Amino acid sequence: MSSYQYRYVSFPNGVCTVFLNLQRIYKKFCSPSICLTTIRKISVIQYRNYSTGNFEFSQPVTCITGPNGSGKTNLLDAVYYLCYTKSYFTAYQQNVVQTGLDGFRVEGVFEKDGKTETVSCKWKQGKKELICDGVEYDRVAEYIGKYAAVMIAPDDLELINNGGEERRKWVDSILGQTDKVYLESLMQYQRVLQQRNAWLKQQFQNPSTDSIALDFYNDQLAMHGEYIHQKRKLFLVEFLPLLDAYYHQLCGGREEIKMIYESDLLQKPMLQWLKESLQNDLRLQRTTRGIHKDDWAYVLENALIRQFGSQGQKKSYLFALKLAQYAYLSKVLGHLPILLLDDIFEKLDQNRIEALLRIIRGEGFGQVLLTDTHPERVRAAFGAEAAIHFVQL
Ligand SMILES: Nc1ncnc2c1ncn2[C@@H]1O[C@H](COP(=O)(O)OP(=O)(O)OP(=O)(O)O)[C@@H](O)[C@H]1O
Repeated sequence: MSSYQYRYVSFPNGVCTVFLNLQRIYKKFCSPSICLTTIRKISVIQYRNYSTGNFEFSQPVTCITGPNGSGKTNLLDAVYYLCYTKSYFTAYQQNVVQTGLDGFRVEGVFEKDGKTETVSCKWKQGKKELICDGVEYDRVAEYIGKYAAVMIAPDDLELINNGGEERRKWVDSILGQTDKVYLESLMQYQRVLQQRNAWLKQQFQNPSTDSIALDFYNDQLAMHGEYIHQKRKLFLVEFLPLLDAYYHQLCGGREEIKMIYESDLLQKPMLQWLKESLQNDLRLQRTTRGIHKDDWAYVLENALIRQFGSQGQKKSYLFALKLAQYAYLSKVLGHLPILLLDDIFEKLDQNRIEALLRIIRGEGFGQVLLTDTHPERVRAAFGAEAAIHFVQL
């Protein structure tokens, strides 16, 4: 695989310059017309540990507190669910249904651009029903992008430590909500990829000389693959300055950050790969080349952070990725997403918490929902005068 990289050298005058730089980037990326998205209320029925529950969020910052296992994370997940009609933590809808039951319902009231909308989502025995202000959405893809949320949760370090699939899913989740053609292309690509793989398996058992189906699969994969590839390249151009600025604002260091896009398609076109790798694909009974193998290397000071980064550097990198995701979505969607922070006070040291709070309470950030077992810790971190709404479970 070859790599495609954008490089940003850290700023010579330290944190102060970084902050000014962030403001410059913010002004460049975020037009004054960006509006706020807030969730005002949510009610859940048979959602994870909740039989029923009704919650209101009255301030820009809401802290959900309660003992371990009381449902703090589940409540954040329900907010995320309403934005994307899926859980942040599991791909299986059945897992969020309260144990022993066969369905759940989540309903929320959002406010965006001075307008209030009620969204309800019901899932029962494999069937989902999504209604937004009285209009039923048959296709979730049409709803995605309406309300955005960015979650930062303890297990997110998987985005750095795990394999490429994790990073592909993450980039796809960003581009899928900002570009409907991307989402459509991705779904088509995945569908045709499965068909081509099934064809390869069949050929292995029962070879034939008919190549009509293969030509069709190759053309489709090439068409969608090239589009996805171009979009992933462009994404990095806009994303990397944000990542760089947030990383340095969070940890105050001067390290050089790189995020390197690794893709087969940087070497040759998708169609050429598919033709040239056919013998190998037949032998392995799967498509070995294409954008479904793309990855991004997170690099700090010329070393892969996954292998050589300290725990602190990984956490800073992760938070910077998420904050950059937030800023990118704000710019492209034209509204500020809801920021969901799960258990961050347990995971970050004092300096990073202070830096994070400075960022999320500054220009360019909207409603924040966070969880913590200790309300007094949150109060101390935000300061006595901060308007925080505490939801006690
Ligand atoms: N589908 C489900 N049905 C019933 N209970 C569930 C389901 N999924 C999760 N739970 C339970 O919900 C409870 C609350 O989980 P949650 O992670 O929200 O707690 P929390 O308050 O965030 O805890 P912590 O402070 O430890 O992070 C857990 O005991 C978990 O077992």
